[in-house]
Amino acid sequence: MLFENLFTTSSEGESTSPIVRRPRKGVIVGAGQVGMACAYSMLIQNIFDEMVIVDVNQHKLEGEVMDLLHGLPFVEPTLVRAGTLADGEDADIVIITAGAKQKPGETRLDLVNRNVEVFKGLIPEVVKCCPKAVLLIVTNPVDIMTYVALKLSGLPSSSVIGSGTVLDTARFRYLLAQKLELDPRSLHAYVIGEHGDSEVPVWSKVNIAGMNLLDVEAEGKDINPLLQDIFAQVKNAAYEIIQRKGATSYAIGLGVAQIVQAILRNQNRVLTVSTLIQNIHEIQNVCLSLPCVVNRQGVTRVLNLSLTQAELQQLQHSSQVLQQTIKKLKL
Ligand SMILES: NC(=O)C1=CN([C@@H]2O[C@H](COP(=O)(O)OP(=O)(O)OC[C@H]3O[C@@H](n4cnc5c(N)ncnc54)[C@H](O)[C@@H]3O)[C@@H](O)[C@H]2O)C=CC1
Ligand SMILES: CC(=O)C(=O)O
Repeated sequence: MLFENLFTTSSEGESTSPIVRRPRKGVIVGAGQVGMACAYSMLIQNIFDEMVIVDVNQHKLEGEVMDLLHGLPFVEPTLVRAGTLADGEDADIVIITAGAKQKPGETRLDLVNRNVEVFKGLIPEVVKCCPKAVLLIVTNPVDIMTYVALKLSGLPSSSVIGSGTVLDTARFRYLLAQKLELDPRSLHAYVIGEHGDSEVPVWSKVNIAGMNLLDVEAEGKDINPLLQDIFAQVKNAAYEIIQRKGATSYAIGLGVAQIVQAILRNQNRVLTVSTLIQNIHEIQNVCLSLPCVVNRQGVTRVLNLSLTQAELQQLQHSSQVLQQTIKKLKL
């Protein structure tokens, strides 16, 4: 050891392990805007003991990791390193953000062929190198990529989940809460279905302290235009942000951190992640978002959300949009 005269090491001290429990370890694949926003939010919340970040662009990866490492004196300790999938052997979670992103005007579904090609090379390697990990897919179109990852990995559906409409749900709660001058954490609302243009706002379940928003008398005013405007802002948020700054990153980074905490800490937290749906609302064999219970196994339970007839039809339409895309895939 360098400068060993600085320290006196007792013989007992040398044999004592500093961490008695198994370290919590995560791998982030893709050191782009989203991958690094995930890494940053998880670093400042000390979610992992060890975080390995992987990218095909080694030069950029090194720069990103150096930048993060220089913040370590300001946060609780996390071992952060630029690595490869081979460093993920004992990882608990692999977060996949690798692949193409939307250019202004492109939809998420427009990315499908490019990102399926990326996943064909990537997912078998992830499974080989990180056999114990839950896979958390963020790459768009996230519902299709979750389905593709499930098929390519051969893992049980509980272990392959997508960030789904966690971000849209957050946008919905934020915008509604802002209108009502409330903390968004005190307002409960869900966006379900595709993380994309066919997503569905569950207006019938928006509630504050158990009071259903739509049951509360709106002083004789027609609130429909207001509600439509709020949902339009949710649905178009990514387009608006991409048009202005080229990508979205901070909110998804914070959302991913919440999903990861729910998994690592076995929280049984209800989140609108994307999961394989079989026989729910007459929907079969597609990944999309419904409120799910997220814990150490990933997702093993989906809530039986009661919907209005109109909401059910919109959800079934959203599932058909995804199914049509899946049918065209060459896996
Ligand atoms: N699910 C969601 O709510 C959201 C999803 N996204 C999606 O996340 C993805 C990433 O977006 P950004 O980070 O902004 O893109 P970016 O272009 O900044 O980063 C993508 C990174 O992936 C890397 N990469 C490509 N192939 C790879 C491979 N085989 N192995 C390792 N790394 C690889 C690239 O080198 C690049 O650094 C996009 O598909 C985007 O649409 C973005 C925001 C929200
Ligand atoms: C890009 C994207 O999927 C989003 O911000 O919602």
